Amino acid sequence: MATKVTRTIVKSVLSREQPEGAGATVRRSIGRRELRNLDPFLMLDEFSISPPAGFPDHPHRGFETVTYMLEGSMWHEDFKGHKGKIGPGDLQWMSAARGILHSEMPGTRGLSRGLQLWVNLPARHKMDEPNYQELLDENIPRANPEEGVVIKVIAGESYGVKSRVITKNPTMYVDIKMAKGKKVEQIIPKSYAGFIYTLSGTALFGGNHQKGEAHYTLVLSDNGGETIPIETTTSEAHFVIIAGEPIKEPIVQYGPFVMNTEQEIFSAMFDYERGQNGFEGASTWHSEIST
Ligand SMILES: Nc1ccc(F)c(C(=O)c2c[nH]c3ncc(Cl)cc23)c1F
Ligand SMILES: [Fe+3]
Repeated sequence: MATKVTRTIVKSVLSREQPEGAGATVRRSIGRRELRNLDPFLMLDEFSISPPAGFPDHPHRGFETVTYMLEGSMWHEDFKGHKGKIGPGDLQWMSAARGILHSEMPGTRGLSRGLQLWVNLPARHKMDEPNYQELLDENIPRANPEEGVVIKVIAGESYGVKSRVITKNPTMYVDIKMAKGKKVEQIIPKSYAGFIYTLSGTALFGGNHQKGEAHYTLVLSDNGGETIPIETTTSEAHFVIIAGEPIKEPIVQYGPFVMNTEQEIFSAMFDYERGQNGFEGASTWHSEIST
C-alpha cells in the first residue's frame, strides 16, 4: 500500500490578547494581518470574557459562526426568538446565511472562554434561511485511538468517528487532547486547506515536527498531503485542527457582512437598516440578555 503523504507546517504565528466587542478580550488567529482569510475560514478568535463585557446586538450575513465553549458559558439570543446558553464543551454551529441579528453575552460570573470560528459560505448558500446546529458536550462524538488520546469530532471525521454536524461546505473540525508521550495521525482530505490552533501544552506537528505551544496558529502545507502526524514528547497538549474545501470565490467583507461583491455588501447594509430581505424586525429589536 502506498505510504500517505504527510502535511507539514508552513507558518507559525502567536496570537496575543487584544480588545474586541464590548470589553471582551480575544486572541485572533485567522483574520489577523499575518493570517488573512485562509479560504474557507474568515476568522478564529479565542475569546475570554467576564460580565459585564460581551458581544451585544450585532448582525451577520453571508457566513457561519461556530462557537465552541472551553470554560464557563455564553448566552445567545437572536431577533427571531432563538435563545439559549452553551456551557463547557458545548457547540453552536450557526449558519447566519441571509441574516441573523443576535447578542452573545457571558452566562457565568467568572471567566468564560471559548473559540469562535467564522466559516465563509459559497455564493449559492449566502442567502439561505439561517439555521442552528447545537450539541451538548456529551453529545459530541469522540474517537479514542489509544489511552490518553481523546478526539472530539465537531465536524468531519476522525479514526472512523463521524460528526453529527452537517456542513454546507466540506469542513473538518476536531478538538484533540493528548497525554505526554502519545502519537496521532489525523487524516485530512488532500484538497482541504487548514491549520492547527494550540490551546495548552506542547506538541510536535506535521512531517517537519514543528513545535507548537499555547495560542499558536500552525498553517498546514497545501502539498496534497492526506495526514498530519502529531506527537507529544515533553508534556500534554490540547489543540484543534480545522480544515476545509477552499470556496475560491471573491470575498468582500464589511465587519459582520461577508459577500462576493460590493453591491451585495451595500444591499446587506440597506436590508439591515430597513429590516428587510432576512432582517425583518431588525430595526426595532433589542436583546434581553444585553440589558
Ligand atoms: N467587533 C465585532 C464585530 C462583529 C462581530 F460579530 C463581533 C463578534 O461578535 C465577535 C468577534 N469575535 C468574537 N468571539 C466570540 C464571540 Cl461570542 C463573538 C465575537 C465583534 F466583536
Ligand atoms: Fe455574533
